[in-house]
Amino acid sequence: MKKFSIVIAGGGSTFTPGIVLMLLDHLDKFPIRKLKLYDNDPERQEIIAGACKIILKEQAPDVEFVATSDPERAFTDVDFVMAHIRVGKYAMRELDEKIPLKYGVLGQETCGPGGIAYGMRSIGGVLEILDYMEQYSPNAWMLNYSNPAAIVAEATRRLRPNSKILNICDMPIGIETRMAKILGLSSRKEMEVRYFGLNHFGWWTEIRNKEGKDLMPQLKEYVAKNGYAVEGEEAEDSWNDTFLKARDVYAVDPTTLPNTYLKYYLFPDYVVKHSNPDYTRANEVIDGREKFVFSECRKVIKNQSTQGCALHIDEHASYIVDLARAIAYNTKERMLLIVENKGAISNFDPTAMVEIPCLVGNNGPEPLMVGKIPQFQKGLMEQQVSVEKLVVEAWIAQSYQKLWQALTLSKTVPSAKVAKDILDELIEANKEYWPELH
Ligand SMILES: NC(=O)c1ccc[n+]([C@@H]2O[C@H](COP(=O)([O-])OP(=O)(O)OC[C@H]3O[C@@H](n4cnc5c(N)ncnc54)[C@H](O)[C@@H]3O)[C@@H](O)[C@H]2O)c1
Ligand SMILES: O=P(O)(O)OC[C@H]1O[C@H](O[C@H]2[C@H](O)[C@@H](O)[C@@H](O)O[C@@H]2CO)[C@H](O)[C@@H](O)[C@@H]1O
Ligand SMILES: [Mn+2]
Repeated sequence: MKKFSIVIAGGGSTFTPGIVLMLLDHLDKFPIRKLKLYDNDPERQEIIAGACKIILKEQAPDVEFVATSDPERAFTDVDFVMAHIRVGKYAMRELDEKIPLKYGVLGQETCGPGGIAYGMRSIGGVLEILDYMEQYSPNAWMLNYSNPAAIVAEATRRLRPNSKILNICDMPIGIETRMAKILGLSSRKEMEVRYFGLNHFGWWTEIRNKEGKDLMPQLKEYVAKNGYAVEGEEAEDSWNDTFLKARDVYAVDPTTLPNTYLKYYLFPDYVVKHSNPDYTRANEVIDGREKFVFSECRKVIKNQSTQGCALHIDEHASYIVDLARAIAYNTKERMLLIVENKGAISNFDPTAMVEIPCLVGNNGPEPLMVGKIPQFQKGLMEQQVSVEKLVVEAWIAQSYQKLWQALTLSKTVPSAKVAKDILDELIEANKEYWPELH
């Protein structure tokens, strides 16, 4: 059986140890001969890599391990690039969230002005990694979950149309896992779903079990009362609130079941009212996940052992193995991917990057037909996809005007004046990362 060589780009990510543990747990399904970590911040990566090295030594000593900041070393001889970079790291996420809040506009990692700012930083970073891959391992595939995935996907469609990149998001997977719990199923894989939208902006239209039984009525009854809040699945307060708020999002269109991210577009006033402008999600992550992961990694390095270490397998991330296997073994697994519409949603822009079910095989994704979507979703999606396209156009043309239009068009921003005020402050904050705008 062929064994694969993988590089994780963004090796210093808080998600890396969980993903490495997950990959090792799936070696029987997806054998690995070489695992590399690549990051452009060697000091940050060193701590994660130090722990991963010991994890591999204990669990899979035959797998060669490399951690590097040298692109040639990282991207030579790889079959898959798994990319989760965050250009600007949490320091910039914090500003993305806090600057709009000063103007009464919500501050969020991938939605509204914060998502636009993050997109303007991510495009260059993701293109750079894609180019390294094509230079050093031209047959490799990049599995990208770096955010904001919608903007990154549109940028690679425009600027690298022939590249072997697949953009995927774990939010539908997280929600489907909750749906399976609500239904008493042992796994989300017992459900067959129909879903359409943009990334972090979509709806389920059909959910059936493998025998074809319609599971939507039972789910809708639950979501109408509880959103996606599920006992035993409690997370941090901000996520619990998001899962519960899906109840109100659902009420706006009870013919479908919504992605949780729609709360930012349909209830922006509520989100602003419930935000603390001095302590946002970035602060929660810095004080929570980042502290936990880095202190556990330091412990592993100090003890030269994982004994007593609380890092755990990120089973939720096993969709990455499903995706790699689909490419490697032509499994034709049905997965939600962010792909060019090309008529799959028949009454929507054929050049839009949409999130829809695809069959994935060794030639990449084959999108399934969605057909005509209703006016409500179509209207919302046309506005949002225009925001995403304008951001990419602004990045390419280095255009202040287009970026101002993008912010103005976002459903989260009340006026062109507020858009301009926020934009001007974002430009100052992002000097190091954005192309210069004219
Ligand atoms: N698509 C999804 O559903 C999904 C789910 C979870 C997280 N994410 C994304 O995964 C990424 C990582 O999240 P995190 O919270 O662990 O962030 P993090 O800051 O802990 O890790 C990101 C790493 O990327 C590195 N990096 C930044 N720019 C780089 C570049 N140009 N080249 C190489 N490395 C670079 C940073 O140094 C950092 O170590 C983010 O983009 C996040 O939005 C996506
Ligand atoms: O605020 P963060 O950094 O914790 O999370 C932001 C990411 O949120 C989504 O991923 C979630 C997932 O959907 C949820 O169920 C849980 O398991 O955690 C994941 C990561 O925190 C979203 O899909 C990502 O794009 C966001 O980056
Ligand atoms: Mn996502």
